Amino acid sequence: MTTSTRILLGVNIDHVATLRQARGTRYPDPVKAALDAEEAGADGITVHLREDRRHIQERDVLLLKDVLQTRMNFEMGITEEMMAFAERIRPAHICLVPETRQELTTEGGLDVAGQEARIKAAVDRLSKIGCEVSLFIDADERQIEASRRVGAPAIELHTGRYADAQTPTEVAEELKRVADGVAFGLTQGLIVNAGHGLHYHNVEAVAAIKGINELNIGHALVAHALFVGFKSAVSEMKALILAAAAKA
Ligand SMILES: CC(=O)[C@@H](O)[C@H](O)COP(=O)(O)O
Ligand SMILES: NCC(=O)COP(=O)(O)O
Repeated sequence: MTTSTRILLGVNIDHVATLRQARGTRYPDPVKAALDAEEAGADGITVHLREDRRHIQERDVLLLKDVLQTRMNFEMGITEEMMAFAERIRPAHICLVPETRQELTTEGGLDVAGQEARIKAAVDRLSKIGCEVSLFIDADERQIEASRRVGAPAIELHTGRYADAQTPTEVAEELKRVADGVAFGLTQGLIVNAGHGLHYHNVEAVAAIKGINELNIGHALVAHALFVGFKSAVSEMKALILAAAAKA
């Protein structure tokens, strides 16, 4: 089991594209946001090419593939269309996520335990082209064990329930669930990432969990960037995360 004291920040730029798609303009360009994020200390750039194309477009992914200095974490649902696109662009990292057309955002983790054969086939296919595959799952031992069984080297624990928790008791319970998931994931030999719904007021407790490799954060960063600019939003978030991890 390895535990690292270094924690990485993956910047999700989906919602820069949301603003662009709202009016069908050419701006704001998520590619510019990605380059600014890298300059401000992002360790990687995350994009989710949704089946309904509500934010990120193929054009964004293709341009990012050419210009990123760090690495792309490409989030996708398991469909033949996405598998073929991933094989074409070969991102460094791929995170397989559940997707439903009507959802406001990704509402739960992938049910790996319930569809092992299908997910194993996707992991095998994407690993063959050199991508490091992670599975976006709830912090649940059954799903974590299944993720190991299907051969994924990494998981990303869904922190949405922690982010949505209302009372201090609920927050503590959900945080413990994530921390237990991280510890269990490490015992399974997995790289453990986390993300969803993290913001400037709830990120420190998660960053303080020992053994997390990377936090993926998007919506809150884009929102804060409206007021302070993208580079400042990223560097503030990175400083918070590194300070919390160093204190833990
Ligand atoms: C998988 C995940 O948690 C995020 O990438 C999320 O998909 C962000 O985009 P949406 O807000 O479209 O869900
Ligand atoms: N995988 C989670 C992610 O990339 C960012 O989610 P959010 O911060 O936009 O909720």
